[in-house]
Amino acid sequence: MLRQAILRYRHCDRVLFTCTPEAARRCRSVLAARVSAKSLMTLNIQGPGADKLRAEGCSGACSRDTPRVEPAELVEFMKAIPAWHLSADKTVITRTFTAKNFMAAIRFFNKLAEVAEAEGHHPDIHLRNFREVEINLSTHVVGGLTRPDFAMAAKLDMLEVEYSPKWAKEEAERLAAAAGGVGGDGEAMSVEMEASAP
Ligand SMILES: C[C@H](O)[C@H](O)[C@H]1CNC2=NC(N)=NC(=O)C2=N1
Repeated sequence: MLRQAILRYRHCDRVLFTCTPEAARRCRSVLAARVSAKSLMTLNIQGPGADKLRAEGCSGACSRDTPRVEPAELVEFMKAIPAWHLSADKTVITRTFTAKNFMAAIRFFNKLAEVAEAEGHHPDIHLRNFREVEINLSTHVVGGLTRPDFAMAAKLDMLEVEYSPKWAKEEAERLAAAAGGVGGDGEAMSVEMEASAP
């Protein structure tokens, strides 16, 4: 299955290159060279199926009879949101990142709040050491994960974030490696890059 990791570095919305897994491994050094520590980057990461989850939305989701996601579905849904991690007890999904600074984190939280309020589905949000962001999603009324949690995660992954450039560079390399690993059997893999102006 074609696995797509889409890393967006905003720079005139230009795709710098797409590559095969083999080329991805070779081009990582090119990527590292292109991404100077000083450049301000936004990183939107979407896996296969993220669009479909996002289109579903969360409206009217949080009621006692909202079904929990089945284990087989969990595997598929997690592929759609590669920046998120599933808790050991499979009741929560979590995303963490380092923002550029305190106000960048607060600007992200304000964008998140608009989406959550509009959808009527609310993540737990944490900010530590003034710029380390943690977002947890679970459907409290059922005490576990439902489709709206994944829809919300896919929606939040579309929000532009002013990341710590160091953190974003490391995350981009981690994801390119992970995507390259999955596509390692020669499957075509598309990694879209748009470099961001400082
Ligand atoms: C009445 C209101 O829609 C419910 O309390 C919603 C609000 N937002 C929610 N958000 C989350 N994550 N889980 C819920 O169970 C939930 N319930």
